[in-house]
Amino acid sequence: MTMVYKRRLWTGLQRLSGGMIKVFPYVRAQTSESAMSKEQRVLQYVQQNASRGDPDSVLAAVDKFGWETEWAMNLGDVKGAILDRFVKETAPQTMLELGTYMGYSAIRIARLLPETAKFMTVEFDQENAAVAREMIEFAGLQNRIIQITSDTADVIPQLKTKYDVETLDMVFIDHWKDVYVRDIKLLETNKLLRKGTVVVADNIIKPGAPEYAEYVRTCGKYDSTFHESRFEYSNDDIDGLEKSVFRG
Ligand SMILES: C[S@@+](CC[C@H](N)C(=O)[O-])C[C@H]1O[C@@H](n2cnc3c(N)ncnc32)[C@H](O)[C@@H]1O
Ligand SMILES: [Mg+2]
Repeated sequence: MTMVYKRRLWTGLQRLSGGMIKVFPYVRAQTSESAMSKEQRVLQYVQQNASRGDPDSVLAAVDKFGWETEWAMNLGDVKGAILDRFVKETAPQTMLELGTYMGYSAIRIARLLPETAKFMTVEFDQENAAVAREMIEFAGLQNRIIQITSDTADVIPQLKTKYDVETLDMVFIDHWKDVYVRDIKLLETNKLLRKGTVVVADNIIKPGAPEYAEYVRTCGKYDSTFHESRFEYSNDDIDGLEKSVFRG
């Protein structure tokens, strides 16, 4: 396009816009600001406020953002302390997480695992997985977490063949609540649970996973206990974790 033609086109646009063109840079700045997703805003907050290579400072920054700025569906610090206890007690060598989101609980878990442990976390949303990758890398745990970007229903049947898993010592279930039952049954039928495998599930009360709670408490395959707590970043709403130990 020649310069003359470009200038004519620009003048024409200005006339057509009736002056709107003057505010164009402002409109563009607004658009690029708001084009950031919540998950990207959390990541940016972490990068600006936490210390690189320090997982605890990353968790603290994510939690501060969740309590003070914008709610997000992370496990959070209150239920997180309960999960920490379960992970320390179990000391798993092989662990699976269903639902990575932006990597908060994966970082919580990985920071407590022995260096030799194999820890896989599954997320099917590409954008969430990309944020988690940066969050995990910032925490310095990229060599301790195997991120799998796929649907859990496809990954679980491939764990033995593609990911060289014999059985799992521990599972953390925290993806969409209506597939908890489907996936624990998939873990069973694919023979990934052994006597003593600890399965912990989040959000039993809020948003709620009643069918799952009913299943693990009544099917006869688990010793299951409910651990009451509060919903993430809320002082009022009751929630809790279900810990179910496979009987084998
Ligand atoms: C509640 S968030 C996970 C929070 C995370 N565990 C934490 O506490 O930091 C649930 C995540 O599971 C993902 N998800 C839901 N169903 C899934 C499925 N069938 N396969 C893989 N990921 C799934 C969603 O995209 C979402 O990012
Ligand atoms: Mg949750």
